[in-house]
Amino acid sequence: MKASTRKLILPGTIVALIIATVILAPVLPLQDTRGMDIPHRFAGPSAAHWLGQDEFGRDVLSRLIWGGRASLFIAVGSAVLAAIAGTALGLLGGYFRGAVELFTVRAAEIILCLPPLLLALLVVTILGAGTWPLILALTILYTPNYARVVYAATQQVRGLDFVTAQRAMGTHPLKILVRTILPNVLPPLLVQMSLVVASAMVIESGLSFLGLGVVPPTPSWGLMIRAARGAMEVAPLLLVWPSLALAGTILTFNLLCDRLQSALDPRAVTAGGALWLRPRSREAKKPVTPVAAPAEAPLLEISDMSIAVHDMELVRRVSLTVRPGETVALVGESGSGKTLTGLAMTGLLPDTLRVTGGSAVYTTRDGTAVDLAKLDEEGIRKLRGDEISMVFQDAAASLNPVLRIGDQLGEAIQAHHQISGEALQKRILDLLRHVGIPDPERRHRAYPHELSGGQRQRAMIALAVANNPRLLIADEPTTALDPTIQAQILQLFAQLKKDTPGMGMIFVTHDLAVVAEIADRVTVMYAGEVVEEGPVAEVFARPRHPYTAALISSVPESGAERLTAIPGTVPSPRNMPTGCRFAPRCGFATAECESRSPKAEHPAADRVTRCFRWENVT
Ligand SMILES: Nc1ncnc2c1ncn2[C@@H]1O[C@H](COP(=O)(O)OP(=O)(O)OP(=O)(O)O)[C@@H](O)[C@H]1O
Repeated sequence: MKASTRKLILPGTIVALIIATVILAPVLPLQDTRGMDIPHRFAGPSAAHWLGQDEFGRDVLSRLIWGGRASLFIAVGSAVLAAIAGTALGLLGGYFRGAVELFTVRAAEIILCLPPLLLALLVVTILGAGTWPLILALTILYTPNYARVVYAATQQVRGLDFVTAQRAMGTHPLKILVRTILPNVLPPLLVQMSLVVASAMVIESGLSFLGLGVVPPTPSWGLMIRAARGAMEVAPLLLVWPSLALAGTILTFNLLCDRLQSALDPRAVTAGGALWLRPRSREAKKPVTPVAAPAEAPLLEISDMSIAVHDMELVRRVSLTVRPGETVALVGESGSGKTLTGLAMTGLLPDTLRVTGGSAVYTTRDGTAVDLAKLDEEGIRKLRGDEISMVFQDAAASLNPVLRIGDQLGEAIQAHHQISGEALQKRILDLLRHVGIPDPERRHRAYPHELSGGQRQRAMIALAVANNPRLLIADEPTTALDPTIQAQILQLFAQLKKDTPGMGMIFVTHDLAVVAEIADRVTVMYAGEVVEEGPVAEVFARPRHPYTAALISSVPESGAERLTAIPGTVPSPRNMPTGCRFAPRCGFATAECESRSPKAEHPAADRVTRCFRWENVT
């Protein structure tokens, strides 16, 4: 069972129990909710009356259950009706825009101008107190909330390529709305639902409390709170039961909808919800006791590290070593696991992903060895941005759009060093100058959108090197740039390497020309595995894995006689071949390759290949 589905069990069971109890109220052996017993008014809990008796001697437990039936019926009923109406309005307004938007979403928004309780009071006063007028009032009240959420989500989804593609294919708008857009707007809808149920229960209780909701003697939680308030000093417990029931039910509904959202949204990277409700995977890890690293220890030694999402392995038994001052290029086609390997080193893997095996031993500045795969959140946070830094591909998305570049740099430095005022300002300007941003005295006040693509990437590199990291992980830092800027950024990396002799670098790329220019060693990944490793010059001159050889001959500048494309595609993690993962695309593959997974072989002292037939590869 998926982890996100498992998390539904607890809140789902509690909500199911609550609903079953209130639905089964007529058949449960409950006492009469109206049966008075004046001599025993305000009596405490007893064997006959588990939660005691109220101001008329009526049984509190049965009134609580019947009261819940009324409250939940009103809250859930109005939430569902409002969801149907609001979703329809939001979908139509968001998809068709123009006049349709005016008569749907905008018209519904007029309701938002009125204070909610006053509006509910108005409807109830016109229609009279009772369950159905209350449901109608709450439905009118909450419809615009849904309409706005669905409208915003529809607008967002409407502009995405897959919707445009469907429109281009001539699909009927109604079909696009129901089949494509609705499932995509469902997660925010569910969150809204949980908020509305909670809010409707509070308003229902409030109106019943004011005598405008459920009509006595029918019990409701609002009425019970109102009655108990008068007798608070004599029987405080009478106030506790309905309040507890109200708070508990609202919280459980919120939790269920929150988790339902995570389970339904395949894009959800976190379990969502308030921080205290989230799984605390990393936080739950025990702090790692640092041990002294052996002399001559590499900066980073990843051994047999695997990464999985639920029970599907995405990265399998990856090993990689970075020595001080060395640049290791991580290459491979899209989806080979390069980014995940880099993210695991900074503890930035999406919450649904886990390092499931192996180790990544990093030697810190003070000579201790820590396993990054086992470090708790606090431990990794101390290293991140200080000892280990990351440069991402898309600087525009990775820089904070509402903070000036200089302020972002200041924050990055202050996260690890106590420095402020002029000293900080000087450091910021030096950094900007160092990464080649012209006129830093003026440019440090610029927002990211005011910089060119190349300058933004330079600013991002400045952020990464702000605290002189010892390990820099660059994830395709030049892919989004045009070729001239790419060359400049590569030069900047080469310069940084020269200026910081001990700094190790992992350079993720799929461009072999970049590898030749920047790296000392290269690690080739394919379908989540390392297939070849060695010094760049040697690997390029004599690849020992058919995949590396194929990659090299698919590069125009490689000097290959003929440019060849690698046939086929990378297998999906769900459908990995049983033997060698490259076998289905490999011209050297034999029956053995298809049945057995090759082990790491060492064609030379510092070379590794995962191929049975490496001797035949030229
Ligand atoms: N959050 C996630 N949930 C599930 N699978 C994921 C997640 N992130 C990545 N993957 C899968 O893990 C595999 C490796 O992804 P990764 O991003 O590391 O590849 P990559 O080599 O960096 O590719 P690219 O060059 O396109 O960035 C891919 O099959 C990808 O679909």
